[in-house]
Amino acid sequence: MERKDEAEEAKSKVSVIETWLRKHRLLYVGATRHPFIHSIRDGSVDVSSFKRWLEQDYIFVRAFVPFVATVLLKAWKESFDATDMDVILSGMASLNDEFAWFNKEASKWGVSLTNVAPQKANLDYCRFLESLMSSEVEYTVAITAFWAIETVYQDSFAHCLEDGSNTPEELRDTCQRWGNDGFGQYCHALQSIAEHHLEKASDDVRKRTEAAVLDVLEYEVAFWNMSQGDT
Ligand SMILES: Cc1ncc(CNC=O)c(N)n1
Repeated sequence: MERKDEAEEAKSKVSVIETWLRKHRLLYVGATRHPFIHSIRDGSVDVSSFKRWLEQDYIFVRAFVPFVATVLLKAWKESFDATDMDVILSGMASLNDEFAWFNKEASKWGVSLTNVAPQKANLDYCRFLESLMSSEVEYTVAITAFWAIETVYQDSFAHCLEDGSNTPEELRDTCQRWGNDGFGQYCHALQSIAEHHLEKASDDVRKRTEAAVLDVLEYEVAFWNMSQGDT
Protein backbone atom coordinates (compact mmCIF):
# COMPACT_ATOMS: atom_id res chain seq x y z
CA MET A 1 0.00 0.00 0.00
CA GLU A 2 2.75 2.38 0.98
CA ARG A 3 4.66 1.51 -2.17
CA LYS A 4 1.69 2.39 -4.31
CA ASP A 5 1.43 5.79 -2.63
CA GLU A 6 5.06 6.47 -3.42
CA ALA A 7 4.49 5.49 -7.02
CA GLU A 8 1.48 7.78 -7.22
CA GLU A 9 3.49 10.59 -5.73
CA ALA A 10 6.34 10.08 -8.19
CA LYS A 11 3.89 10.19 -11.07
CA SER A 12 2.41 13.53 -10.07
CA LYS A 13 5.74 15.12 -9.16
CA VAL A 14 6.45 18.15 -11.28
CA SER A 15 9.90 18.18 -12.86
CA VAL A 16 12.47 20.84 -12.03
CA ILE A 17 12.30 22.31 -15.53
CA GLU A 18 8.50 22.31 -15.56
CA THR A 19 8.53 24.16 -12.22
CA TRP A 20 10.85 26.82 -13.66
CA LEU A 21 8.76 27.20 -16.81
CA ARG A 22 5.68 27.81 -14.66
CA LYS A 23 7.50 30.21 -12.36
CA HIS A 24 8.99 32.22 -15.23
CA ARG A 25 6.07 31.87 -17.62
CA LEU A 26 5.97 35.51 -18.69
CA LEU A 27 9.64 35.59 -19.63
CA TYR A 28 9.35 32.26 -21.47
CA VAL A 29 6.36 33.52 -23.42
CA GLY A 30 8.24 36.76 -24.14
CA ALA A 31 11.09 34.74 -25.65
CA THR A 32 8.93 32.35 -27.68
CA ARG A 33 6.06 34.63 -28.75
CA HIS A 34 8.01 37.73 -29.64
CA PRO A 35 6.48 40.38 -31.98
CA PHE A 36 9.04 39.29 -34.63
CA ILE A 37 7.68 35.72 -34.43
CA HIS A 38 4.09 37.00 -34.50
CA SER A 39 4.94 39.02 -37.61
CA ILE A 40 6.27 35.90 -39.36
CA ARG A 41 3.21 33.95 -38.30
CA ASP A 42 0.73 36.57 -39.47
CA GLY A 43 2.64 37.37 -42.66
CA SER A 44 3.27 41.03 -41.84
CA VAL A 45 7.03 40.54 -41.35
CA ASP A 46 9.28 43.23 -42.68
CA VAL A 47 11.89 41.86 -45.13
CA SER A 48 14.66 44.05 -43.72
CA SER A 49 13.98 42.68 -40.21
CA PHE A 50 14.19 39.15 -41.50
CA LYS A 51 17.46 39.83 -43.31
CA ARG A 52 18.93 41.47 -40.22
CA TRP A 53 17.93 38.45 -38.15
CA LEU A 54 19.49 36.09 -40.73
CA GLU A 55 22.82 37.95 -40.77
CA GLN A 56 23.03 38.20 -37.01
CA ASP A 57 21.93 34.63 -36.39
CA TYR A 58 24.70 33.33 -38.62
CA ILE A 59 27.23 35.09 -36.37
CA PHE A 60 25.52 33.65 -33.29
CA VAL A 61 25.60 30.10 -34.66
CA ARG A 62 29.35 30.43 -35.38
CA ALA A 63 29.80 30.98 -31.62
CA PHE A 64 27.20 28.37 -30.72
CA VAL A 65 29.18 25.51 -32.31
CA PRO A 66 32.22 25.82 -29.99
CA PHE A 67 29.79 26.11 -27.06
CA VAL A 68 28.15 22.82 -28.06
CA ALA A 69 31.62 21.30 -28.42
CA THR A 70 32.29 22.13 -24.75
CA VAL A 71 28.95 20.61 -23.74
CA LEU A 72 30.02 17.44 -25.55
CA LEU A 73 33.36 17.49 -23.76
CA LYS A 74 31.62 17.84 -20.39
CA ALA A 75 29.20 15.02 -21.23
CA TRP A 76 32.14 12.76 -21.97
CA LYS A 77 33.83 13.68 -18.68
CA GLU A 78 30.86 13.99 -16.35
CA SER A 79 28.03 11.81 -17.57
CA PHE A 80 27.93 8.06 -17.32
CA ASP A 81 25.08 7.76 -19.74
CA ALA A 82 26.32 7.29 -23.32
CA THR A 83 23.06 8.57 -24.79
CA ASP A 84 23.95 12.11 -23.62
CA MET A 85 26.80 12.18 -26.10
CA ASP A 86 24.66 10.69 -28.87
CA VAL A 87 22.06 13.43 -28.51
CA ILE A 88 24.61 16.26 -28.32
CA LEU A 89 26.49 14.87 -31.31
CA SER A 90 23.26 14.76 -33.33
CA GLY A 91 22.82 18.44 -32.46
CA MET A 92 26.31 19.19 -33.75
CA ALA A 93 25.60 17.30 -36.96
CA SER A 94 22.50 19.38 -37.57
CA LEU A 95 24.56 22.54 -36.99
CA ASN A 96 26.79 21.40 -39.83
CA ASP A 97 23.74 21.31 -42.12
CA GLU A 98 22.70 24.65 -40.71
CA PHE A 99 25.75 26.41 -42.15
CA ALA A 100 24.91 25.09 -45.60
CA TRP A 101 21.34 26.26 -45.04
CA PHE A 102 22.47 29.77 -43.99
CA ASN A 103 24.49 30.10 -47.18
CA LYS A 104 21.59 28.97 -49.33
CA GLU A 105 19.17 31.26 -47.52
CA ALA A 106 21.55 34.22 -47.74
CA SER A 107 21.81 33.89 -51.50
CA LYS A 108 18.03 33.54 -51.75
CA TRP A 109 17.58 36.86 -49.93
CA GLY A 110 20.58 38.56 -51.50
CA VAL A 111 22.42 39.07 -48.24
CA SER A 112 26.12 38.54 -47.66
CA LEU A 113 27.15 36.67 -44.54
CA THR A 114 30.75 37.82 -44.63
CA ASN A 115 31.73 41.14 -43.12
CA VAL A 116 28.55 41.51 -41.09
CA ALA A 117 29.17 43.50 -37.93
CA PRO A 118 27.68 41.82 -34.87
CA GLN A 119 25.26 44.09 -33.02
CA LYS A 120 25.46 44.67 -29.30
CA ALA A 121 22.73 42.20 -28.28
CA ASN A 122 24.49 39.54 -30.33
CA LEU A 123 27.93 40.31 -28.86
CA ASP A 124 26.43 40.17 -25.36
CA TYR A 125 24.82 36.81 -26.07
CA CYS A 126 28.03 35.41 -27.62
CA ARG A 127 29.99 36.59 -24.59
CA PHE A 128 27.52 34.79 -22.35
CA LEU A 129 28.00 31.61 -24.41
CA GLU A 130 31.72 32.00 -24.00
CA SER A 131 31.35 32.26 -20.22
CA LEU A 132 29.47 28.93 -20.29
CA MET A 133 32.36 27.34 -22.20
CA SER A 134 34.63 27.58 -19.15
CA SER A 135 35.63 24.26 -17.63
CA GLU A 136 34.48 25.71 -14.29
CA VAL A 137 30.87 25.64 -15.46
CA GLU A 138 29.28 22.33 -14.50
CA TYR A 139 27.82 20.01 -17.11
CA THR A 140 24.33 20.37 -15.54
CA VAL A 141 24.41 24.15 -16.04
CA ALA A 142 25.75 23.87 -19.60
CA ILE A 143 23.41 21.13 -20.84
CA THR A 144 20.37 22.90 -19.39
CA ALA A 145 21.37 26.22 -20.99
CA PHE A 146 21.83 24.30 -24.25
CA TRP A 147 18.32 22.86 -23.92
CA ALA A 148 16.89 26.35 -23.30
CA ILE A 149 18.65 27.90 -26.31
CA GLU A 150 17.41 25.19 -28.68
CA THR A 151 13.92 25.13 -27.20
CA VAL A 152 13.30 28.87 -27.64
CA TYR A 153 13.86 28.48 -31.39
CA GLN A 154 11.90 25.24 -31.58
CA ASP A 155 8.88 26.66 -29.75
CA SER A 156 8.99 30.00 -31.61
CA PHE A 157 9.24 28.62 -35.13
CA ALA A 158 6.85 25.70 -34.53
CA HIS A 159 4.27 28.37 -33.61
CA CYS A 160 4.65 29.82 -37.13
CA LEU A 161 3.74 26.45 -38.66
CA GLU A 162 0.64 25.69 -36.59
CA ASP A 163 -2.82 25.51 -38.14
CA GLY A 164 -4.18 28.97 -38.61
CA SER A 165 -0.79 30.57 -39.19
CA ASN A 166 -0.30 32.75 -42.23
CA THR A 167 3.47 32.37 -42.63
CA PRO A 168 4.62 33.50 -46.09
CA GLU A 169 5.77 30.67 -48.36
CA GLU A 170 9.33 32.05 -48.61
CA LEU A 171 9.73 31.87 -44.81
CA ARG A 172 8.43 28.36 -44.33
CA ASP A 173 11.89 26.86 -44.83
CA THR A 174 13.23 28.91 -41.96
CA CYS A 175 10.35 27.89 -39.70
CA GLN A 176 10.77 24.24 -40.73
CA ARG A 177 14.47 24.34 -39.86
CA TRP A 178 13.70 24.66 -36.13
CA GLY A 179 9.96 24.02 -36.01
CA ASN A 180 9.96 20.50 -37.48
CA ASP A 181 8.93 17.49 -35.38
CA GLY A 182 12.41 15.96 -35.43
CA PHE A 183 13.86 19.10 -33.90
CA GLY A 184 11.05 18.98 -31.34
CA GLN A 185 11.99 15.42 -30.38
CA TYR A 186 15.63 16.41 -30.11
CA CYS A 187 14.66 19.25 -27.72
CA HIS A 188 12.68 16.76 -25.62
CA ALA A 189 15.70 14.47 -25.50
CA LEU A 190 17.84 17.39 -24.30
CA GLN A 191 15.19 18.21 -21.70
CA SER A 192 15.22 14.65 -20.33
CA ILE A 193 18.99 14.71 -20.07
CA ALA A 194 18.99 18.10 -18.34
CA GLU A 195 16.20 17.02 -15.99
CA HIS A 196 18.02 13.83 -15.08
CA HIS A 197 21.12 15.79 -14.06
CA LEU A 198 19.08 18.48 -12.26
CA GLU A 199 17.37 15.83 -10.12
CA LYS A 200 20.78 14.78 -8.82
CA ALA A 201 22.30 18.26 -8.56
CA SER A 202 23.07 20.17 -5.37
CA ASP A 203 20.91 23.18 -4.45
CA ASP A 204 23.77 25.44 -5.43
CA VAL A 205 24.13 23.96 -8.92
CA ARG A 206 20.36 24.02 -9.35
CA LYS A 207 20.22 27.69 -8.43
CA ARG A 208 22.97 28.57 -10.87
CA THR A 209 21.28 26.52 -13.58
CA GLU A 210 18.00 28.37 -13.06
CA ALA A 211 19.88 31.68 -13.32
CA ALA A 212 21.52 30.52 -16.58
CA VAL A 213 18.12 29.58 -18.04
CA LEU A 214 16.76 33.03 -17.16
CA ASP A 215 19.82 34.61 -18.77
CA VAL A 216 19.19 32.60 -21.95
CA LEU A 217 15.56 33.76 -22.09
CA GLU A 218 16.56 37.40 -21.63
CA TYR A 219 19.28 37.20 -24.28
CA GLU A 220 16.81 35.59 -26.68
CA VAL A 221 14.32 38.44 -26.19
CA ALA A 222 17.10 40.98 -26.82
CA PHE A 223 18.13 39.00 -29.90
CA TRP A 224 14.63 39.16 -31.39
CA ASN A 225 14.43 42.87 -30.51
CA MET A 226 17.61 43.43 -32.49
CA SER A 227 16.03 41.97 -35.63
CA GLN A 228 13.32 44.59 -35.37
CA GLY A 229 15.90 47.34 -35.17
CA ASP A 230 14.95 48.13 -31.58
CA THR A 231 18.53 48.36 -30.39
C1 LIG B 1 19.80 33.34 -31.11
C2 LIG B 1 19.61 31.90 -31.42
N1 LIG B 1 19.13 31.08 -30.47
C3 LIG B 1 18.94 29.77 -30.74
C4 LIG B 1 19.25 29.24 -31.97
C5 LIG B 1 18.98 27.79 -32.26
N2 LIG B 1 20.14 26.99 -32.18
C6 LIG B 1 20.90 26.74 -33.26
O1 LIG B 1 20.68 27.10 -34.38
C7 LIG B 1 19.75 30.13 -32.93
N3 LIG B 1 20.07 29.72 -34.18
N4 LIG B 1 19.90 31.45 -32.63
